[in-house]
Amino acid sequence: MTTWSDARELAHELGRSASTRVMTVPTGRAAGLVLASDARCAHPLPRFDNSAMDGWAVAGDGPWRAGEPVLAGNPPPAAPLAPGEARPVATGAPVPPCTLGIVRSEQAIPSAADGLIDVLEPPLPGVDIRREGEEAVPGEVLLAAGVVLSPPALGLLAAAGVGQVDVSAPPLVAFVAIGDELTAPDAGTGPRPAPGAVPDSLTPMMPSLLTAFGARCATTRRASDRPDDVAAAIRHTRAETIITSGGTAHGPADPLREALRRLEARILIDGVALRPGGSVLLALLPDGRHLLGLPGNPLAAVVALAVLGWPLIQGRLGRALPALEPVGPGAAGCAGEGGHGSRDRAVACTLVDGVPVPVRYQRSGMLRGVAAATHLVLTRGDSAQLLRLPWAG
Ligand SMILES: Nc1nc2c(c(=O)[nH]1)N[C@H]1C(S)=C(S)[C@@H](COP(=O)(O)OP(=O)(O)OC[C@H]3O[C@@H](n4cnc5c(N)ncnc54)[C@H](O)[C@@H]3O)O[C@H]1N2
Ligand code: MOO
Repeated sequence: MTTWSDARELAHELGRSASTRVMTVPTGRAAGLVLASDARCAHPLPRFDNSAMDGWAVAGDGPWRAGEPVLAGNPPPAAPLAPGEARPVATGAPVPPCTLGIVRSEQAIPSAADGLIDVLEPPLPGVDIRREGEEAVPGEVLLAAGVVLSPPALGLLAAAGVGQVDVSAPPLVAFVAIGDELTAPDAGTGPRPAPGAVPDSLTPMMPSLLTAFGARCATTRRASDRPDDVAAAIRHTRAETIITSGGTAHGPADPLREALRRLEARILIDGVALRPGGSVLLALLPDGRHLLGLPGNPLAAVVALAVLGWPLIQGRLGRALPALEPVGPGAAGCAGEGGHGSRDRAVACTLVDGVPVPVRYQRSGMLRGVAAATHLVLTRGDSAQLLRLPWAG
């Protein structure tokens, strides 16, 4: 059976093999999106020499006589500052050519009588002047392709005159929850669910969970346990990636394999040596779309999403595999009942003083534990690695 680390890489490779859709968007609308090409500085940053302080721009040695003020927003003065001249400047105002430095407003007292300013401390050359291009020059790469655009990154691009950016369009995902027993998740507000019915707890988490991966949930629907119903639900969606849940086991009522056979899908991964989350399928449809079949047990589904779904989406976005961190010896409790020779485990944890501590309530069918968790510890034989859950902040 495929190991979780091989499965992770295979899912990532599959995502990478698909072409990325690139779209151009206004910089202010690009937060959280992945840059598709390097973003280069369009204008010098700053655009012109300007004052970092309120005060006087001075030239030569004192005494200095106060001249016309320069305010932020004024065009850069063309005339050089003459020795002995002191022009009042506001923070951000362009400084005239030949400015020696800035005398801060608290370092001098203007004299109304003779127009001179009484400087307590003369400036050092260049002090408090923000030089044109000192942060970046035109053409310089400010952000490399593949980065996720953070709020400060949007501000940086705006400052550098980059009004629009090329980003990878978030991959569209259609979700199909399979199971005769499932009822709408909001059934609690409607008629009483039939005895034996199970609220569909995966559909409500899917849009925000996929957003945390960098994808977008295009549609959600439920399908019965009939293979033709499952095949029709898969066939009818237009999304480039399809995620299903349930029906992955080899039981008599488990329809996913039969549906995939009817769709002539190629199964690339059929089960992963991991518990929970191992009852998972990764398949390629004849039209090139990808299908990830999650186990029905909700914790198992979340684990399979973190271990395979996230890399699949990251690959599609041209991004690296989600990082794994080594786990120190303090995480011994996460080895679970695994032990040598048995299946590797995924353990939902929180970090206490940097050490992963397993949460309670993490049987395969439960969500209570993972709802409070921030990380998964993934064991491989006697070693373990830490995966941060992307929605956990
Ligand atoms: N004889 C064996 N039985 C099972 C094995 C096994 O090895 N031998 N493995 C178990 C494990 S582990 C898992 S995981 C599941 C995987 O089975 P399926 O993917 O076919 O899942 P279902 O049978 O459809 O459902 C399992 C469980 O999850 C509930 N479920 C399903 N979908 C949802 C949903 N959207 N929201 C909430 N709950 C859901 C479903 O009602 C079942 O209770 O197989 C085990 N069995
Ligand atoms: O193998 Mo199931 O996918 O734990 O929990």
